[in-house]
Formats: sequence, C-alpha cells, structure tokens
Amino acid sequence: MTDPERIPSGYRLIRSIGRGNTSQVYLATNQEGREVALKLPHPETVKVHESAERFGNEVRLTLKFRHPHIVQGFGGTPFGQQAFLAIQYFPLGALSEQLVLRQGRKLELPEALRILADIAGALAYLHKNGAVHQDVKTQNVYVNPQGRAALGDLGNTYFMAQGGKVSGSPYYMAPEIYHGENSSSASDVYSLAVMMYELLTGQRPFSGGSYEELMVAHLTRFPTPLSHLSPLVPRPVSRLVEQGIAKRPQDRPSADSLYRALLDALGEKPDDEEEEEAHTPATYQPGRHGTAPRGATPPGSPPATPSSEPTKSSRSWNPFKKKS
Ligand SMILES: Nc1ncnc2c1ncn2[C@@H]1O[C@H](COP(=O)(O)OP(=O)(O)OP(=O)(O)O)[C@@H](O)[C@H]1O
Repeated sequence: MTDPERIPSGYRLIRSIGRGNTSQVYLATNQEGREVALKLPHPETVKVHESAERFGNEVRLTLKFRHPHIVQGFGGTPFGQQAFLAIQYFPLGALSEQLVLRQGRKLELPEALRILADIAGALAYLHKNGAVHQDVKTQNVYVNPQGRAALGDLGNTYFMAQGGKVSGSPYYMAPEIYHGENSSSASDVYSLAVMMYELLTGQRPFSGGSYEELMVAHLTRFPTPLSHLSPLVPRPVSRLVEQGIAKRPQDRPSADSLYRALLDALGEKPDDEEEEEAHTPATYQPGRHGTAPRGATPPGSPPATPSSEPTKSSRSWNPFKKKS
C-alpha cells in the first residue's frame, strides 16, 4: 500500500502497472486529468545514495529532453522523500513485455522498421546533444497502440562532457564495456544494433546463460549475418546492423546513419522539423550524477575520465541546474 503522503499533490492513483528495481509505477491522473505513468522510487532507492542519484538523474533528464520518440516527462521531483516522475503512459507497457506476449513470434518487417527508426532517431538526437543513453534495450522501449515507439529510462544517461561511464545490460552491452572501458555514443549504437538484430530476426545475436558466457559471446563471437536470417530486410539496413555490432567502437556507424537507413527503408525522409533542441542552456557543471551500474558492471571499472570531446551543446548545457 502506498503511503498517501508520498502521492504528489494533484495526482490521483488509478492502479499499479509495474515494479522495477528503482521504482513502483502507477497509472495515475495529473492536475489536468491526463493519464500518466507515475514513478515513485522505492523507499530503499531514496535511502541509498547511488540509486537516489540515478532516479534524480532520470527525473531531470526526462524533463529536459524534448523529442517525439523519447518518453515525455510531465512533472517530477528528483530527490528527497517526495521524489517522483510523471511520464507519458503507454498502455501496452514495455516492448520487451509485448514481445513476451507474442510468444516468440517476430514483428512484421514494417512494424520492426518503424519502431527501430523511431528509436534510432531518438538516439541520434541524444548524441547530437552530447548525451549517451547507456541502456538501449527492449525493456526501455515503449510502443503506443499506433505502433510508434519512444525511448525511456534516462537514469543512466550522461553527458560525454562529464566523462565516460560504465554500465549497461549484458545482452546489449558493447565489448568495450565488458573490457571495463568507458561507454560512448558508439556503445549506444552497438546496443541499438543488437536490438535491431533481435527485432528483425526474432533472435538475439549473442546469447549465454550467465554474465560470463555473454561476455565471451560479445567479445569473441560473430553471429549469423542478419541478411541470411531475414533476407527481406533491405540490404543497407542489414549491412549497418552488421557494422553496428562491430567489436571495435571506431568501426561502427553513427546512430544518425542507422536512422536515415531505416527511414529510407520505410520510404520516408528525415523530418528535422520534428526535433526540438534540448532546452535550458546553462553553465556546464560536472559531477552531480553518479551512474549506477546495473547488475552488469564488470569488475575493476575504471574511474570516470573523459571519453570523448564534449560537443558544443554539451559544453553549454547543464541538465542538473534548476530551471530558472
Ligand atoms: N511509461 C510507462 N507506461 C506504461 N508502463 C510503464 C511505463 N513506465 C514503466 N512502466 C511499467 O513499469 C515497469 C517498471 O518500470 P521501469 O523498468 O522503468 O522501473 P524502474 O524501477 O524505474 O527502472 P529499473 O528497473 O530500470 O531501475 C515496466 O516494466 C513497465 O511494465
């Protein structure tokens, strides 16, 4: 039973819709009567510095970014006993849950291309703004009943200007992360390419029954080429997926080139108009957020050091500064 004192003012709980490691999620209505997914951190989350920081990070970044394919934030409080995050509600839940309900039946090709184009677009937008998501996977993708997708869970997202971080989920994590090196936009591309392979073929490129087995798979194995398993996937897309899961980050394409190839496969052009620049330019202040490695951090993770040049926007934009 939720302590009524923890329900943010103006919100009305309808029912519980999910429980994650960090928070309990409710379907609720907000002040305007809009249905939202309301995330309330578990009491343990707010007590432990690392997890409280991660939740706070998710709140602040979700409220800062504006993109049609990033789960929209409507309101939130990052820290303290009253911490919460109200976001866009997706009645079908996470894509991973939809895939389970389909009992292994793979998505139709246009459906998969649509979802992947939306997520690649969201990722290209984050990268353009100097951010790395660090946890691209089907559990963090939400698809609405019209088949349009949004990328969620910005809890591990960080700005390249703040220095590299090490985190991810074992099925999707890039070889360099297993090596204990810093993540970068190329590590996100790897995770996206793994998800593309999964959605376009109906099977994951790398499998294993334990963290160690998965590590060996990501570091040493080369999966069956996507074009062999799904010959109907347009060749430029399957080629980019194969490049996206390259072992070396420098051999991978950009999220933007994946986005463009996916749009091309759908017969569409990039609509730059639909993007809004991330807002609230402010002075960059490193060090506020500590990324919480999520169960998969290799031992001996290095200290955070800059992994790439900050982009223009990441230098001038501080996500942690309160809106004035
Ligand atoms: N926007 C949403 N719309 C509908 N259902 C959602 C939404 N966000 C979360 N859920 C449901 O709640 C569950 C838990 O959410 P999530 O995984 O984001 O929890 P978390 O504790 O914040 O994250 P993590 O487990 O990664 O720390 C999801 O699996 C999904 O079923």
